[in-house]
Amino acid sequence: MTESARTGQAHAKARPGFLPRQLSDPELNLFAAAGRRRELVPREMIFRKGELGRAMFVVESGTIQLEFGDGLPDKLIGPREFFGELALFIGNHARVANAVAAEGSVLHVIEHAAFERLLETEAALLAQFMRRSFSYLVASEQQLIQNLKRRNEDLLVTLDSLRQTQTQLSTAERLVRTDELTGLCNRRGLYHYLEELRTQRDPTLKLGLLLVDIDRFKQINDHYGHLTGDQTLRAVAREVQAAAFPCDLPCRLGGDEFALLAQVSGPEDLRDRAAQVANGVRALRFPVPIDALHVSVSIGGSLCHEHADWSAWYSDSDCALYMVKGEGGDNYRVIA
Ligand SMILES: Nc1nc2c(ncn2[C@@H]2O[C@H](COP(=O)(O)OP(=O)(O)OP(=O)(O)O)[C@@H](O)[C@H]2O)c(=O)[nH]1
Repeated sequence: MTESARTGQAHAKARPGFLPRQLSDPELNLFAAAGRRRELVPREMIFRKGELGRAMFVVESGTIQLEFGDGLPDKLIGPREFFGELALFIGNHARVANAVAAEGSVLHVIEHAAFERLLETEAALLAQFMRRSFSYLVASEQQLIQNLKRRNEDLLVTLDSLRQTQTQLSTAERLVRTDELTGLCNRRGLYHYLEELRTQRDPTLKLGLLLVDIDRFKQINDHYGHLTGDQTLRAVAREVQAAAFPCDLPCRLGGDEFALLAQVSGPEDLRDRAAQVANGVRALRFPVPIDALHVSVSIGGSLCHEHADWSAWYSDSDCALYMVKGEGGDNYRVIA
């Protein structure tokens, strides 16, 4: 084995963090003689990603940083190593990275024309150089593919945990807007729904609000206990729910007060919903020992005027409810 081949092999060994791209002494001497010497100050740009180039660069001293971007790791090129060779082999090649001097460095710039001339005089040495370069290129492409694969996997994991967080968030959001006892929407959910309605409401339909209050609920609690009270609340909730259309919102505002926010064609439509709830509750039957329990509700309702806010609207329905209560309850009244 010749001295130069031995040196070439020694240099071809990889240093940690560097690709094994060191030139042999004959190659280095050849390129130094054929190239143009260029001195760089730290952070000086050699070329930018996407730029068309026709020159290869050999590092005499210092370090050059190749920045691939897109989340790919940078590559450091040190003394006796080369970069940008594709532009030399195929001419007018778009650079795949930014090349920047990581420190004060000296390069030999080998232009395409100079390389063509060398091919005529030093064919054997250049053939060996090109063969090695191609295998480095293939290896570095494979490394790139590996990196992209890893990145893709990382992205999938991130995406998965984002999806999980999103599901947890929407579950938490749903729980915050739900009344635990009855499963209906709570007051917070109602306000959220009202916000949504501002943009999604069917303009041909009117909005009606029914306030449903259990009559003498305190007595039910006092006579039969809180568990029966809870059972009553759940049963009434089911009746309010049963009177709701898919686009309506049945909810429990708190205590023994429920509401049904309904999209209706007019006051008659809203009265029908109120009658359905009142009749449904009246027909409720409870198991022994509370089979004697007769539950009824008072219902007040009103239609929402075009620009009225929630408090004015609520107050109209509450007024109607108060009238029903004053008349002994177990009835409904809708203010048109
Ligand atoms: N069991 C049970 N009782 C509740 C719950 N929340 C509120 N209450 C009770 O509901 C009762 C409501 O009483 P009031 O507001 O006086 O209403 P009422 O007895 O129905 O009186 P009128 O509406 O005038 O007929 C109170 O005794 C509260 O303690 C609950 O989640 N479960």
